[in-house]
Amino acid sequence: MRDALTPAAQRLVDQAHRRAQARSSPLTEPGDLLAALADQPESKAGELLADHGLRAEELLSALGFSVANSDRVGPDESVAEPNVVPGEPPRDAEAPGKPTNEPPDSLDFRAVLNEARSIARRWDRNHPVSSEHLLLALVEYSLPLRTLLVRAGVQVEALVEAIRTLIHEDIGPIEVEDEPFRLDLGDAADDHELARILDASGNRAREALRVIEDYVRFALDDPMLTRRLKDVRHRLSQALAGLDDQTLLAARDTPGDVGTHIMTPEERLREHPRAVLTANFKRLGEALRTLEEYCKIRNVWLSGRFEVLRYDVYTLEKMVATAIRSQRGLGKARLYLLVGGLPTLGDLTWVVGEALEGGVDVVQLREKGVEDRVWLERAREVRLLTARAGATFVVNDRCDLARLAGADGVHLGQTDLTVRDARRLLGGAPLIGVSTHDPSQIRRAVLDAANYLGVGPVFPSGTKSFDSSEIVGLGLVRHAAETTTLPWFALGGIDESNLDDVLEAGARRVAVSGALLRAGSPRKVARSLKDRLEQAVAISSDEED
Ligand SMILES: Cc1ncc(COP(=O)(O)OP(=O)(O)O)c(N)n1
Ligand SMILES: Cc1ncsc1CCOP(=O)(O)O
Ligand SMILES: [Mg+2]
Repeated sequence: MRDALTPAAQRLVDQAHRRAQARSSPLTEPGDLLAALADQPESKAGELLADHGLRAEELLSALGFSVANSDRVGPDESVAEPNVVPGEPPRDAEAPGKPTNEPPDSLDFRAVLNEARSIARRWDRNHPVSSEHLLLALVEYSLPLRTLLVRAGVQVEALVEAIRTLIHEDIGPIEVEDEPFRLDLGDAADDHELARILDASGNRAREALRVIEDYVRFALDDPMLTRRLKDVRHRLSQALAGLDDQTLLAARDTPGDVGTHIMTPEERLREHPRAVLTANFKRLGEALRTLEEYCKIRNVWLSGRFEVLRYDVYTLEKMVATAIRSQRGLGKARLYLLVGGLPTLGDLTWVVGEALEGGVDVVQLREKGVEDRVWLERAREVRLLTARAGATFVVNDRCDLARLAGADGVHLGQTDLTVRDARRLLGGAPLIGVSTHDPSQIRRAVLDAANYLGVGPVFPSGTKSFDSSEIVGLGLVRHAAETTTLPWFALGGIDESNLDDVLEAGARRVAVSGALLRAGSPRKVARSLKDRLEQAVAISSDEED
């Protein structure tokens, strides 16, 4: 796929490659891009960084570069960037002029570009990636870089908010090509009909969206989904601004609308808030479809904006449905055990039995390097034990074995099968958990409709070794607590000695391995961890009341 970048964004990417080359790195890393951004105060993103307190020299030196500007390699290019100008041909990443012999992109660097692309395209499928998109993607993708920014004086939360606002503004009022979209009510009966249809469906879409927002905000209480819905509302208003509201109002004739008093029995009856939610997602999709279809008569471009919104709403519907289902399915689960690598089946049976007696809610079988048949035998054993205890059973990595053993779900890491492919194999019902190591992976997993998340490694682990740079610390725990209500389990090196820190950072579910497998009495340790988790839940719900 060829990347569409604004010229300024392209220059920043080129600059990042040159920086990587200058430090003789085999790969271009996200830090090279951040250095390029920090060193370009005249770019829009550079300006934002400066406005939010960046001490550029400090950041550059933390990134391994010397003084500001002195590390620029190649011609001193200005990246002064007008906001993305609609109609300006975006420069292609593979266009001639790209520096040669540059270090190839690391996986992380590529992930940042992908993230920037998906942020840019949320608004419009053809929107090019600008420097602000790159900066937002960097901050959201990489917790270590976010931390470096904080250390270099940047108020990151405010910066993110400012970029988001700017991106919204950047879209600007709907500009209709050629003639503005005005419906002449003078003589054309067709236009009058069209105005009534568009007016009614615009109102229907707005109302349905508000009903959905209220559920997500007050019943689900999910900040990330609430923000996405707010984005949709904002874009819907902008798209509707492309219709001349004076004309629509003039065409409105509510008392004369033959549909006003017609209500089907289903419309009268709503058994519970979820039924209201489902009905309104349906209503919103239908209203957007109507807007899309009827706008085609006059303005295909405007129609396309409603089409993009409709697809986004379908995705959101799935995300909201998954969040509800997951909250219900794993709602009460607090303590999660990862078990594997034990010498015998007998050891496995004993540890899992003890852990379940101590109150473990979820058991994951995590074997590495055992033969498939042995793995399956162990999985079937854990299935039996968990079924008897009424606990949830998850298989790590392997969808095939999860299915054969009749597990409740599978757990996937960032390099395992994707949620989408796992769903193809397992169908809609099984739980799918995803490991996340930074804010953008959390967001991606929610978007992919994962059922729960693993968030970590919070501390160094005795079960799996990590480089110190991979330890996410309590920062990511706080971030998860602030952004999602999808069930998530903090993990990595958690035990009785540090549980309070993890709880204080906002976790209410933890996954442990060594703390139980290495305990003399897994049952007692599990009981103590579980009691403390439940106590924390009780205290925080008292505080909310
Ligand atoms: C609950 C939970 N969270 C994270 C992981 C780690 O998964 P992954 O990154 O795929 O690493 P491996 O466990 O496969 O080594 C997990 N297993 N469970
Ligand atoms: C598999 C894995 N992934 C992140 S931390 C971890 C191991 C958790 O085990 P422990 O609780 O012993 O650190
Ligand atoms: Mg894995």
